Amino acid sequence: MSYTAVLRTAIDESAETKTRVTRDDELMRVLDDITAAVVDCTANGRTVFFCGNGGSSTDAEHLSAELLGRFKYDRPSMSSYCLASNTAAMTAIGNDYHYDLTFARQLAGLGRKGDLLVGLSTSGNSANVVQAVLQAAEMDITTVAFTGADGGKLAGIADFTFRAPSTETARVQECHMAVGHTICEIVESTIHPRS
Ligand SMILES: O=C(CO)[C@@H](O)[C@H](O)[C@H](O)[C@H](O)COP(=O)(O)O
Ligand SMILES: [Zn+2]
Repeated sequence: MSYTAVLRTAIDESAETKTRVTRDDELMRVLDDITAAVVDCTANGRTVFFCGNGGSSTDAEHLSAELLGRFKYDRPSMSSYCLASNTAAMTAIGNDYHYDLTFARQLAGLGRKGDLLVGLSTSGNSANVVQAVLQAAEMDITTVAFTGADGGKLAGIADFTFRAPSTETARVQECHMAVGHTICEIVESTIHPRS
């Protein structure tokens, strides 16, 4: 038995989803605006927060780590935090309050005006990501949503929404990472040009 056909289809779909982004002027304009907002936040020494559930939680963690550590080369650390990374806080807030508040309550404690929040949700409807975006808006924190093609609830409330052009969760996540990595690359080279 060969798995080649399924492998080829999935990998082709992943590549096509990313190619659809670069061919869509509106999507590229939104990405440009999002990149400028992240550069601006970081240039001002503010914090870029990330959050998401499931695979998007580790995508959030991955992108945050690129800023805190290094992307391509050695340079000063840039302030970033993944709200899905603190297991004790996640479980305590989920247990004592409500799972919907797991990210919002952490942001209420950690966030400051001028920070930026990136919420990753393929459906755009994860309640704890939605609550985090609403909390951010109350604190003058810029909000960015990475969603799937539908946009979901997040598209109606975030300052900027990047809708990956697919409705398949896995393809959307893969597209988010391609875009997220590129934004990290631009932030690194803009704020701390390679010497
Ligand atoms: O990684 C995957 C699927 O690729 C799953 O773990 C997925 O992230 C979970 O089902 C999430 O709960 C989906 O949430 P969301 O993307 O709709 O916000
Ligand atoms: Zn997954």
